[in-house]
Amino acid sequence: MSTTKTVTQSGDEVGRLTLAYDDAIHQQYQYHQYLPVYDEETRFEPIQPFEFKDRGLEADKAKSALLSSSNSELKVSKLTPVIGTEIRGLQLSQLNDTQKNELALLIAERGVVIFRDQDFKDIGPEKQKDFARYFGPLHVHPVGAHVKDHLEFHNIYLGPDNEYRARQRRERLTTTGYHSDVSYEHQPPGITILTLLSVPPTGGDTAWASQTAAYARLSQPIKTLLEGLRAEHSGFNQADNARRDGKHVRREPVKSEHPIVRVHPVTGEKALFVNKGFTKRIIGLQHEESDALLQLLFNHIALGQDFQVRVKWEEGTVALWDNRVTAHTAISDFDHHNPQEGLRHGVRLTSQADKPSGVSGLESVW
Ligand SMILES: O=C(O)CCC(=O)C(=O)O
Ligand SMILES: [Fe+2]
Repeated sequence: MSTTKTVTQSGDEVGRLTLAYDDAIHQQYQYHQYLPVYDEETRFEPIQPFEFKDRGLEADKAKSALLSSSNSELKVSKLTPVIGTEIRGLQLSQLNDTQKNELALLIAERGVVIFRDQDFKDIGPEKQKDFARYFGPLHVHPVGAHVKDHLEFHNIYLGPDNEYRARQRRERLTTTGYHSDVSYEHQPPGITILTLLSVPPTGGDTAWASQTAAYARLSQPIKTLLEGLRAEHSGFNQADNARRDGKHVRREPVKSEHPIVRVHPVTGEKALFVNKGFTKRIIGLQHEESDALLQLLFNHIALGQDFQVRVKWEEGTVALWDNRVTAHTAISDFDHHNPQEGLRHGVRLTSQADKPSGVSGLESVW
């Protein structure tokens, strides 16, 4: 452990930072500057409401700029019929605004888009943030580790010293857990970008489930019931767990009541907007009713392999997903205590999006 002082982009001084890794292991690491840092003092004000216009609304439906046939290198393939598209032969770092608008639409339609062989991790943190910010204001995680001088990066780190995952391994049958990132926020994330900087030789895949397909599979009576209901999403457990682990909570947790069936502002498609990570109860139901319905939905989302995609990371892979219409889980299946099995390390940039809208004008409240 070592500590340092740093200053944010806005010039504010950030408190004492703890580098959450063992220097001896990482001294030679190429992406040393991205290693997880915990800010131990800074406090953030609540997130204020903001106007949001989805970039996908400006896109040409044919996506002829992004998927131009004149690019002979381009290879686009559907990873499954329902969710996930893989793209090779196109650099995210070189997309113009027209292409980015079309990409926003593609991500909304396909749930997750996997770009291979990217130079994205080497263009530097500022350019990566500029790219992500195009889609919406960047979220700063209230409790997670970030990157020194770049609070907007949420650090994903699975090395020998990850005590959180080690505890999960000890206490649970599986570490998989489908969730939609920070869905408790009043304007939760839309397009979200995960770049792995270090990939273990085998294992450490990520899986996504289509919440659009999960909704579509339900029977009409259940759809009709859910369309009229909101559910509470809470950040309080996450904050309590962070405090328990001795971490600093930078922004006080919030709760929101979001429509259970969310309508995507670009595609108009309906998606289930509940997840095991953060959804606590259905408003207006008795406890047992709420528990039973949520359990039904969480099991449905986790078990539906026919609307999920599991992605193997490669050197240079960047995953972009829409947190409004998908749920995802890390798959921590390698022994991260054994340095021979490799280090899994990545950074996530998370753009915030619309206040969720439901069916027939049902809106989020908080
Ligand atoms: O590490 C992963 O595969 C996914 C982690 C995660 O949940 C996220 O980046 O939001
Ligand atoms: Fe996540």
